[in-house]
Amino acid sequence: MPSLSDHFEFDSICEVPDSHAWPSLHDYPSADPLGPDSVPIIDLRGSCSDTMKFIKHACERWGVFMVTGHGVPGDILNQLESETCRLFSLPTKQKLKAARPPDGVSGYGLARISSFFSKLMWYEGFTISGSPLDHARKLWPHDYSKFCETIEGYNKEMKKLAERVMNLVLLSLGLNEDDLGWAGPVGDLLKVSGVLQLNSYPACPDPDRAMGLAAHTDSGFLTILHQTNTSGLQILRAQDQHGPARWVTVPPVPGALVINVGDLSHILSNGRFQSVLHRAVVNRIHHRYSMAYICGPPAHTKVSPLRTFSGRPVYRAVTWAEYLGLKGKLFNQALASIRVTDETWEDHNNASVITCV
Ligand SMILES: C=C1C[C@]23C[C@@]1(O)CC[C@H]2[C@@]12CCC[C@@](C)(C(=O)O1)[C@H]2[C@@H]3C(=O)O
Ligand SMILES: O=C(O)CCC(=O)C(=O)O
Ligand SMILES: [Fe+2]
Repeated sequence: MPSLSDHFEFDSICEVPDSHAWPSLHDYPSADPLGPDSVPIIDLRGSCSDTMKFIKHACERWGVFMVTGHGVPGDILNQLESETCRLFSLPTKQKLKAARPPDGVSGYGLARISSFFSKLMWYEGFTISGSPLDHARKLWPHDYSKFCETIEGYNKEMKKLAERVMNLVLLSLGLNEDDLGWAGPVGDLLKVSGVLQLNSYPACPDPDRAMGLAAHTDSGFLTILHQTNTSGLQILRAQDQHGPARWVTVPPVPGALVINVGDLSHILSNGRFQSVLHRAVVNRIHHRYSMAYICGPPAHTKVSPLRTFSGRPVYRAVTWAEYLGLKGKLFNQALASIRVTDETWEDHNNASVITCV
């Protein structure tokens, strides 16, 4: 299993070493970037009913969309970008002082999904769950407050935006305003909590052989991603007519944020909304950064297919904490592992364990 000791200073490398050389980056063809199929862009300043309709369409057909008019001030995005760059520019020795412990969530390290692959990724990450203070103190013993203030300010904006978009997602799934009242039965689905993931992809001498972040889905309800102006994010898009799936680039659009559907929204929508498989590729010239706010319900709230759907629930209820455990063990098979089959449906039904909210 790869570990941090296999890691090196990317800046000093002129050739992709065998440890980082991926055999097949071209498992699916890439879509023509100038083709007609491009990721939807939704302006959140539109009327609520239009916005809801566009979000529903994007979640069903794409699993990803971009938002403009989101209200997150540009200087908050710029500050996060510059603090992220400051963090990853520290010497490796310093960054390792804030290494993510083997059983922990927060800290600096390899891609968490590295253990499922034999090759390493052209990547470094820093995860922040809760207060950034302890880790920031280790990184900059005398100069940590700017980083902490930036992260706290950004998280506050993200939480606000995530709750707003989640509200629209739930309405688009057929819940009504009364259902969504804070004291209402599904109110917990709107009390989102989030984890901030800072991603760094150094420039790479041979981008066709290296992988930035391997294909995965995110586990939460939604991920709100801010990317710098170097492209790299790709989503796997099934073709309408039986052709092969294609990697579609989600280009950086100044001021827009990318929102992708995570596994918990896939469950909530009983499979109508697609948690989208995505990856990040690297660039020969530019160092790329991205910052992902992965939001979900409070760790112990049960998520199950909403009762607005007729027919049987396709997934059993899980908490985010339980689902993250499954994801850590089964990676891209986690969703399939909680599918209700004919047999388990009988068992669950007899025991009345399925709780559609
Ligand atoms: C809450 C979480 C979601 C995440 C695993 C984590 O515990 C913290 C990091 C998250 C992240 C970010 C990069 C992609 C991803 C698949 C990963 O390896 O770590 C996600 C995880 C996820 O959504 O499952
Ligand atoms: O860097 C990117 O564009 C993707 C990052 C990502 O998928 C993640 O943080 O979950
Ligand atoms: Fe992701």
